[in-house]
Amino acid sequence: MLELQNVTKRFGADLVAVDDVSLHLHAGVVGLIGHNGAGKTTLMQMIATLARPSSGRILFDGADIAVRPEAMRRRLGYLPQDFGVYRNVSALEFMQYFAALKGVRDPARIRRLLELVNLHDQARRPASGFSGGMLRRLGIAQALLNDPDILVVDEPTAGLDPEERLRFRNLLAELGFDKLVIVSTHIVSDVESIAGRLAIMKNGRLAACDTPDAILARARGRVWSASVDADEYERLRAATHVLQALRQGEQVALRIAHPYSPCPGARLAEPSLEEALMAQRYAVREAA
Ligand SMILES: Nc1ncnc2c1ncn2[C@@H]1O[C@H](COP(=O)(O)OP(=O)(O)OP(=O)(O)O)[C@@H](O)[C@H]1O
Repeated sequence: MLELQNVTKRFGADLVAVDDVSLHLHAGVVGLIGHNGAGKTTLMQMIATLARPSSGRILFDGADIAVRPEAMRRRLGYLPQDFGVYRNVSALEFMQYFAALKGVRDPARIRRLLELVNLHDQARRPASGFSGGMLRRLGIAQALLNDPDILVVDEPTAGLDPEERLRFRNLLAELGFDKLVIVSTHIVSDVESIAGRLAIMKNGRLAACDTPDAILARARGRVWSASVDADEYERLRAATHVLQALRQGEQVALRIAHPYSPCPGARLAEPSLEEALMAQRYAVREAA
């Protein structure tokens, strides 16, 4: 469906924001994970035809989106990170405005989308009273007006409370049944339960692209738990990769990424996805 071939984006002579990324994506939720500045937004903007690769190609159903961007735009929904709503208009008016811009004439579609994002009861309220989560859901409804095949959502859960996060996550999971939904985040738990694949970006490069299960499988045997005293903790901090340290009285309960048992009494632990990604990062660094 969507294929990235050696996509690179440079800003000026020195900055490579996206560095030779190749990916092949189909329907389902893809989590694009990376720290601030990793290149997620730049990559999404290129997929959304808002920026052009400096080199490489992005193909949608085999056609280069740079050659006919309007064909891609017709099949795309995009919710940018800094999505804003005119606060004095209602959700309904906002949707009607964008429906007119996008040439969507069916008023029932607006109603259905407001129901899908659970804003139908609030449709006539001014958006000035909306919470961050409600605004984000309105953003998704807007992005779905043209019934896109690809939905690109940049950092959708930033600033949301846990309940809104969960609601938003479920909505994206539902949409991923028949669309390609690309969601960027730096919070692994936001996508770990819904993403069929995780694309990990680091310094503009694609560090890995795999299923959560495969990422977990690679980390098994490398994540340890141990309870140690303060001196041993200091030693381990210098000699291993400590993933987590919890003080418990005189002892420190540790989770450690290490290729073999890091200290006497250490036990192999089942990694969380976050730990697996960190363990993978360390393993790559050690191998380099
Ligand atoms: N228009 C631009 N001009 C110059 N540099 C840019 C531009 N857009 C992004 N960058 C740089 O490219 C790199 C990648 O930025 P990008 O916003 O894509 O990262 P990100 O992973 O989305 O980060 P965040 O989570 O903070 O949004 C950063 O070093 C950023 O400063």
